[in-house]
Amino acid sequence: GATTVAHKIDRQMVVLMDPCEDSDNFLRSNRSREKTYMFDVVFDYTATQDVYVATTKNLIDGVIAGYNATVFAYGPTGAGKTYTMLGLDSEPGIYIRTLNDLFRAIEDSTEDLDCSVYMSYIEIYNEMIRDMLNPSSGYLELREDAKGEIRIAGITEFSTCNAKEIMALLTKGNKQRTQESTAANKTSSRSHAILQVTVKQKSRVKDINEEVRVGKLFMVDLAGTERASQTQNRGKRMKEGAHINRSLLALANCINALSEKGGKGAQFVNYRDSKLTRLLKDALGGNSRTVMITHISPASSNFEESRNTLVYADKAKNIRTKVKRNLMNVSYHLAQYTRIIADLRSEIDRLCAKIDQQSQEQQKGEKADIREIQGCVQFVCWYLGTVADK
Ligand SMILES: Nc1ncnc2c1ncn2[C@@H]1O[C@H](COP(=O)(O)OP(=O)(O)OP(=O)(O)O)[C@@H](O)[C@H]1O
Repeated sequence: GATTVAHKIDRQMVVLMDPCEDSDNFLRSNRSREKTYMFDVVFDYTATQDVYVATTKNLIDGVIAGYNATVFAYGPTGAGKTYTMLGLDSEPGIYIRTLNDLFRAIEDSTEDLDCSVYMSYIEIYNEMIRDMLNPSSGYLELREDAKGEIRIAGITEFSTCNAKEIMALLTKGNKQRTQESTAANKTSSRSHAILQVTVKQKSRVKDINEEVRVGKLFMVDLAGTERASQTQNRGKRMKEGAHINRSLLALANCINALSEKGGKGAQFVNYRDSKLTRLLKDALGGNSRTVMITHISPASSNFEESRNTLVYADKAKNIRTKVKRNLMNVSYHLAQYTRIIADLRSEIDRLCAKIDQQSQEQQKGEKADIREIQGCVQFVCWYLGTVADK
């Protein structure tokens, strides 16, 4: 008996109607029953491939140029997140469409670059990280490296430039994902899934100023927000729901704090409250072009969830990230080699002077064993040769 309460008005506008008709409730009586939300682009149930084209396709060139990008699907359970990200065999989702276009763009590139693509796929289930490309590796830990970047210790990274191979990995990995049937969704994802694709490129021509570009693309299918009353979850499902809601609350808190950053109510952004927010730190407020694809159900029975979701999506619009190109210059290492060569040259000069001095002393009749010094000189020459080869 549910009615439709969410309507797409135009390409950027959605209106949500409050289905409550309780005119005796004076708290509600003076309030408008409809609320309008504006987004970059709005879709309704007729949407297909255009979701990918409008949200993700434009990020691909940036990733190849060395920028980070993130796409994440957010919304209540059963609203269609996995359908958008993974899709069906007959109707592939964003993961597969993105990877297809990414490989095509690399192939079509006219730049003379050596390119490698690495892929990893994990799920966060009950606050534990599992490698979906190598499930037997157990639970993985998060570590912070010297630069403050978060890494997953022991994660499997497959290197491939073949779209078909990556699709096969993805399909295999996805079979490992924790999915259960709940009252709200027959195939409910009980975990957050994160697919990371790293594109690394360097010039084929060896040069003293060799440049390495690294672009990272995260594609995230979040578990759905859920109300225990609606999902009727008990026992294990309820515990999962509590973990899901906890990490999504941490995400929502980060979105809240970030959307106010720099404004009057600027707050501290606490990424440390969940593994999800620690991993998405850059995607949320750092060096990344980020797209949030928010899902709602248009049904009146889901009104509360839809309203909460739209409020968060609306806040997320205020978040500003600072994007910078990830370029590493190998000339730094070459400069180090140049310094080492200079040091070794002066060492040779010093030893040669010593040999001269010793041979003069020998000529004076004093015996000295210069074989050791010659050995040192030989070693230094050999070492210089190896360094020059590098
Ligand atoms: N636009 C759509 N067209 C056709 N079927 C859809 C669409 N969106 C979702 N579905 C179907 O609705 C069901 C629920 O969708 P899905 O599993 O993607 O939801 P979800 O948001 O990922 O849920 P959860 O958070 O519980 O994992 C699935 O059977 C899916 O195939």
